Amino acid sequence: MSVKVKQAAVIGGGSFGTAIASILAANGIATQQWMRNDVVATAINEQHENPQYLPDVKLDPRLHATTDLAKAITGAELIFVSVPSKSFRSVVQQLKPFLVEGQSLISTTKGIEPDGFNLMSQVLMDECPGHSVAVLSGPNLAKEIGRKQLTATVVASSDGALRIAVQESLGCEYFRVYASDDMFGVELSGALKNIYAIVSGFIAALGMGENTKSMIITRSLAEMSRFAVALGANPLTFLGLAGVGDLVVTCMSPMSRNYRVGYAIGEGRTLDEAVAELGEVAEGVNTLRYINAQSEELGIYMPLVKGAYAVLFAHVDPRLVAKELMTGENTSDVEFALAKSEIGE
Ligand SMILES: NC(=O)C1=CN([C@@H]2O[C@H](COP(=O)(O)OP(=O)(O)OC[C@H]3O[C@@H](n4cnc5c(N)ncnc54)[C@H](OP(=O)(O)O)[C@@H]3O)[C@@H](O)[C@H]2O)C=CC1
Ligand SMILES: O=C(CO)COP(=O)(O)O
Repeated sequence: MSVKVKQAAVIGGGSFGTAIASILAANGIATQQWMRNDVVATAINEQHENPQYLPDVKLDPRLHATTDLAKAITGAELIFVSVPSKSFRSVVQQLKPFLVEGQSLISTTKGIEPDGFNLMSQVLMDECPGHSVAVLSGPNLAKEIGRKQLTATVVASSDGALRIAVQESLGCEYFRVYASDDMFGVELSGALKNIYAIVSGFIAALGMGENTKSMIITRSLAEMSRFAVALGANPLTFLGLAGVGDLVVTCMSPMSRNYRVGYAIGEGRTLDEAVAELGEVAEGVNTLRYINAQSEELGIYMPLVKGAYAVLFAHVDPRLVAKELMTGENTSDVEFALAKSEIGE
């Protein structure tokens, strides 16, 4: 693969896909963004805006949107896949008939596939053997990238040439791309931090203080690193942008959709109401289900995950969970409430 990329595709018409597609186009790379919604595609092509997912952001006029998947992919050296994790495999299955040798795939999706506990890079490698794979993750609120706020991210891959190609294609005066070879750690931290953003949201809605928020973020970092290291990730990854960086931004900002879901639950909405009100993807909800199950199966101590699971899926009062987080015991009222709930085990 040549390092100077001339053509790229972004698969997905959501906020993050749109933000990076616009950067690629602004960097002079012929970029096709694929989406299934032709109204949004027309708005991108004619008004240079994505009114549904990234309103009030002027996109680069050279960005071209299409609903034709073959057209989007043909000739693209880099293909960024930016759809929610629950649709990821089916979208990759739709695109793979059009792939040719030498095209590389980069996931920007921060989630987990439940069957087999696969990360998105694993789905790409399964479905598209022979193609180089990378992931992009970091503290990257799409709306801020759209407004050209100074932002850094991480591209992780075992393919050094692909890392450089992504760095050169996306890097610009407001977007800096660092490189890592710990693809598993970078990707897993992007998925895990969404859970803790939900917790931070409900802590904030309950009016808890800044000390409490800091305690939650610090304990979240310890907990997510403990889990990831047990599965083989490099602990140092968690001290970087994709780890603590992304954890801090999503736990502190109401711009995070996961935080907003947690906040709505803290205000008394049900999970279904909170998700419906959001109208966009909050990956942390499903990730929480899978991580709770995995931590129990592997015997990894994750009290925040357990508490969040009790709040979201067993309707346990978040105040009760918060109280228990101060005792370090796992026996207790939350366990009891989980056991009593329909889904408690
Ligand atoms: N937004 C952000 O700040 C960031 C997001 N991410 C990650 O990027 C991933 C994508 O998120 P984001 O762009 O924000 O998501 P959004 O919720 O903004 O948009 C999701 C997009 O995926 C499309 N989509 C969903 N299912 C399918 C399908 N089966 N076939 C085709 N298209 C589909 C939707 O299309 P339709 O409208 O037609 O349903 C929509 O265009 C997530 O994993 C997220 O965690 C990463 C960094 C930052
Ligand atoms: O991953 C993100 C920022 O880095 C976006 O977080 P949300 O999906 O919670 O909006």
